Amino acid sequence: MPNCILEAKDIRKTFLFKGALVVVLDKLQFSIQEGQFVSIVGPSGCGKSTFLELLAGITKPDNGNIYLEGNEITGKTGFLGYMPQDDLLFPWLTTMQNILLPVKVQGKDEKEAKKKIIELLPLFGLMNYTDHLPYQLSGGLKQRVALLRTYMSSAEILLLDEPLAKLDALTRSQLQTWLKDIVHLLNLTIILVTHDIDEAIMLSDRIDLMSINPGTFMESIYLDRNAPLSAEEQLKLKTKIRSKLVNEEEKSENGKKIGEPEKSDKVI
Ligand SMILES: Nc1ncnc2c1ncn2[C@@H]1O[C@H](COP(=O)(O)OP(=O)(O)OP(=O)(O)O)[C@@H](O)[C@H]1O
Repeated sequence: MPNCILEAKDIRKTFLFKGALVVVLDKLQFSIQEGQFVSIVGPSGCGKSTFLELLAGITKPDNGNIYLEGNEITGKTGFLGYMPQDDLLFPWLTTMQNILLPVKVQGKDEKEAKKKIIELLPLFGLMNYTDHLPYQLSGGLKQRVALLRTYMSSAEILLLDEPLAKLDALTRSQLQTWLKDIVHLLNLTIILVTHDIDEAIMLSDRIDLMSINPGTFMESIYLDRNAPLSAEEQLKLKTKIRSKLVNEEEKSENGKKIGEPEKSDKVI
């Protein structure tokens, strides 16, 4: 694929549950081009977070490989910027200290990094908050700090696991607009996991729909970020996506519950 920066090939991931193997992801293929914004939506429990953890190298697949610019990074951390669902800031560190954390951990030049952070603070709306502790920040500001910290891991690709899920509707909508702008300004490559179909439609170049039992990508929907859909088109697309997700959820409810081992699975 032209300019394909990250690829996951034939991924299979199982977990042990009550002594049996549960296949969470199987035969999963994924790729993203530089500068693309891809959202992943799928039923709860289909393996979206598991997939991001695999890309981040926090866990290893049972089968399959992950390549960054053609180099294998399967099971290796530190190559992609990862912001997990509960990306807690350290409560005893200020905004600046929290943002500098990945730089310190990676043993990189702190002075250089601080210069870069100071340049970026206005873009993240954090100029007046560098000495604040997390409890002194609003939810939206905390997410901006966490995002800038993820960006400072100096990864070209950011993996964001529901970064706006816990915010109130107004803050969420403001941050969606802001995220759209900084992604464009910094030319970021983003993989976003979200349950919010409108958010996915607003931000993405591509929406990947995930199936359940096992989790794999069943359809990609391509959008043009620079040509927003009309309200009518957006509603139509949202309805289409929702109905596909409902079908998947029903499949999972009619079949085995998520987390239950397959009858045919070998008990270890
Ligand atoms: N460490 C683990 N051990 C056993 N099972 C696990 C483990 N991590 C995840 N699972 C199971 O894998 C499945 C997928 O979980 P995952 O969190 O990736 O789903 P998800 O699509 O991100 O869900 P949600 O949208 O609700 O956040 C679930 O059934 C979960 O219980």
